[in-house]
Amino acid sequence: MPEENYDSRKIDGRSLSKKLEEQIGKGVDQIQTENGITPGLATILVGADPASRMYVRLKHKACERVGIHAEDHNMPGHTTQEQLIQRIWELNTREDIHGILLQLPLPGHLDEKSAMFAIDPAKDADGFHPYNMGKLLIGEEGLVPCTPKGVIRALEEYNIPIQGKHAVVVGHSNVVGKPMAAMLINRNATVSVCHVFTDDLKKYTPDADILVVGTGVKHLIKADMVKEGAVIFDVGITEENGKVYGDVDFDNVVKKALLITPVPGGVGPMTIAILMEHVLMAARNSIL
Ligand SMILES: Nc1nc(=O)c2c([nH]1)NC[C@@H]1CN(c3ccc(C(=O)N[C@@H](CCC(=O)O)C(=O)O)cc3)C=[N+]21
Repeated sequence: MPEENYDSRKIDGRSLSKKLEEQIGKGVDQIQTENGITPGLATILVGADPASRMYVRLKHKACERVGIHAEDHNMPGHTTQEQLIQRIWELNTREDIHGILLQLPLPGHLDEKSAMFAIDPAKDADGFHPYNMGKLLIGEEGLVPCTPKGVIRALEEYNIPIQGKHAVVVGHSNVVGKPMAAMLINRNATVSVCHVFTDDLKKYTPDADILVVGTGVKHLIKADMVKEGAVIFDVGITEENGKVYGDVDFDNVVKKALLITPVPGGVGPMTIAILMEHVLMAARNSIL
C-alpha cells in the first residue's frame, strides 16, 4: 500500500505569510500616497550572534518586500546598558521610525527588562512592553507578541473555532506561552498552560483540540500525546548540525492531526508577517 500523503494537513506558513504581506504592502502604499508617511522599523542587535543576525536579516528582507523602511542598529557586544538605553531614547523621538525591535537575547551583562521598558509602547512592534502586555490581558489587543498573534491569524484563516475548545499551551514564556494563553482566553477557549515543571504532561496534551508548543525541546510531542483531529502549532526551534527541528515529532504526529505547522515553514514566517503588520499599525496610529 502506498504511503498516505498528509500534505493537505500542513499549515503552510510561507503561503499564509505571503498573503498577509500582500495586504500589508497595499496598506503601506496607501499610507504613503494618502499621508506621505513611509512606515519605518529600527532593529537593534547587540553583538554578533549568528542566529540573531539571521533572524534580523529575515525581518529586514520582509520590510523590503512590503515597502517598510528598515534600519539596522548593530551595536558592539561590549555596549553598556546606558548606551543601549540612549539609542532607544533616540529612536523613540524619531518621527520616521514607527517600530523599534530590540533583538533578544541580549548579551549577559545587559538587562533585557529595563531595556524593553525603555521602548515607547507606541513603537513596541514586538508587543513585549508591560503596557502592551497589560492591555492584552484585559482584552485590548493592539501591539501584541507576534508569534502567538500569528497562531491566532492562522486559526482564523483556516476557520478553526476557538470558543469553548480546549487549548493546551506547552511553554510559559513571556514571548509565546503567556501571551498565547491570554489571546486564547480572550476568544473564550478553555486554556491549560503546561511547562517544564508540569508533573505529567501526557495527562493534558491528549485532550487538546488546539495544541501550541513552544519549549525548545526537540520532538517533545509524540504521536501518542495528541488527540485524533487536533490542530497543532509548533513554535519550537532547535538547531542541530545546521538543521532546525521543532518541538513536535511532525512525521508521526501529522498522521493524527487535522492541521499542523511544520518547522521550518510554519509559524516562523507568520511571526515576521505580523511584525510587518505591527509597524504599519504603529505608523497608522502615529497620525491619529
Ligand atoms: N525582539 C525579538 N523579537 C523576535 O521576534 C525574536 C527575537 N527577539 N529573538 C529571536 C526570535 C526568533 N524569531 C524568529 C522569527 C522568524 C523565524 C523564521 O521565519 N524562521 C524560518 C526558518 C529560517 C531558517 O532557518 O532558514 C521558518 O521557520 O521557516 C525564526 C525565528 C524571532 N525572534
